[in-house]
Amino acid sequence: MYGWIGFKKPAIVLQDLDLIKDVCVKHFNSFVDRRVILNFEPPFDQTLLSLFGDHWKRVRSAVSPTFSSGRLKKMSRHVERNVRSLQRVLGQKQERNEEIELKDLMSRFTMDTIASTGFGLDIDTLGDPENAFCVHAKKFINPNMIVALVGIFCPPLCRLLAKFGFSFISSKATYFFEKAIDSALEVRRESGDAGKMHDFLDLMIEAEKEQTEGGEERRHMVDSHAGQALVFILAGYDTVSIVLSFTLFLLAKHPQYQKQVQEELDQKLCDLGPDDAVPGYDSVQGLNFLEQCISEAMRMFPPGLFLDRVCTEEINLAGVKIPKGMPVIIPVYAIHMDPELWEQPHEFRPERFEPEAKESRHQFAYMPFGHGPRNCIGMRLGQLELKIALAMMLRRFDVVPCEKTVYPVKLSKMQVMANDGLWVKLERRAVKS
Ligand code: HEM
Repeated sequence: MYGWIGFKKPAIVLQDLDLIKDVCVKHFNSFVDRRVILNFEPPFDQTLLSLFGDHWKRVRSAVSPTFSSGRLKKMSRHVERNVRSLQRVLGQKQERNEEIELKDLMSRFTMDTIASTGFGLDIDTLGDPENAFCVHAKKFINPNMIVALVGIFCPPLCRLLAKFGFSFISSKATYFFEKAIDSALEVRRESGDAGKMHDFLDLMIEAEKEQTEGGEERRHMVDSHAGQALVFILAGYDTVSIVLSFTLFLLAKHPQYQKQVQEELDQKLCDLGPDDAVPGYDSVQGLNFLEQCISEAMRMFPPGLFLDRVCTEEINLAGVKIPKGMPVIIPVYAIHMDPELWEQPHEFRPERFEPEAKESRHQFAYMPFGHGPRNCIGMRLGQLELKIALAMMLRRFDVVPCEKTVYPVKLSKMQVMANDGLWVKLERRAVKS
């Protein structure tokens, strides 16, 4: 445990895995909130990522049914439809023998999946990267960093800039999504399709009904449905596309593991028929070795480089008094790369996630989705997208390095992004007899 000054405020950094467990689980009630670096404007202050205390608890329990097994199973149809489009695009690239930058392509696929699972919209970012949904969504993900820095170091000036139309997150983009959600809800209600599409919009409409029938918890979600839908973009876009692209890239550089994944797919998905059949929710359960490869990619390249919590009531941790309001930082990337926890941490070794190896390790040595009641609510949706997309691609294609491939990956200093891109080529796998 040590002190650190970040963004002009003191914080405590935890390295001890038992103490991290105390903060995330045992003493969760003293560490419910996340740190606020910037004051967000509505509806961004209403997303699960940034809510506080009891308000967060109510919204979390209202939104949780979106990610239940039953709903995910139905939602997987949207994922499968988008995976089919991805398959078409990959087929064309393979036929033209094109080099592919994985992060760009996987981000486009992920955007299409978000639009359908979160907003009930069919957009085609794979074919048309300049569609309005994608262009506006990128404004959230790549916000105005100058205004952000002003907000961190001089919040009053940031409020003044907002009055003149300069905000951290583009107000045009915010307006676009508020309107998009309102009109999608209206179309859904009028078409009589409510309850049949199995996406987040359906859940909002259900919540509205419960509101009129007096459902207290869901009411909080309706009050902020724009905020909750935006979470699909803010939390589900870069995360999934980072893991998808790094997993494929690592498999391209480690053909022995790629072959092992493909053998598993050939064996466990043989009932699916031809290799252009897209696997669904049930088919991707039990793809153990593929899961090991995804886990190892997330260990080496976790989209969330650190977690944070704020002490919400004074507490004593390992003899140190933590005052109310003190932020606590958990350095995920440093823990995932600690040679005392992971032998040769820079090597891709999926066998680290065999059941016995997992059993013998501290549970908190690995935390790509965080831990405890405030962990990632979209974990199972994210894993479903990853498994369906990877199973489709690796069943049909071999992913191989190309001239532009740079390995080991040189990461950007600010985020999980390969400075030289993640370049590969595809080869059509030999047709199985
Ligand atoms: C591979 C994919 C993903 C990764 C690696 C990931 C990772 C994370 C991490 C590290 C956190 C912070 C957890 C903590 O503080 O303990 C988080 C929170 C969150 N994630 Fe994910 N995420 C992924 C996909 C998604 C998806 C697809 C969605 C939703 C559509 C989503 C929605 C959220 C939300 C709403 C939170 C905040 C939860 C809360 O504060 O209650 N995530 N995610």
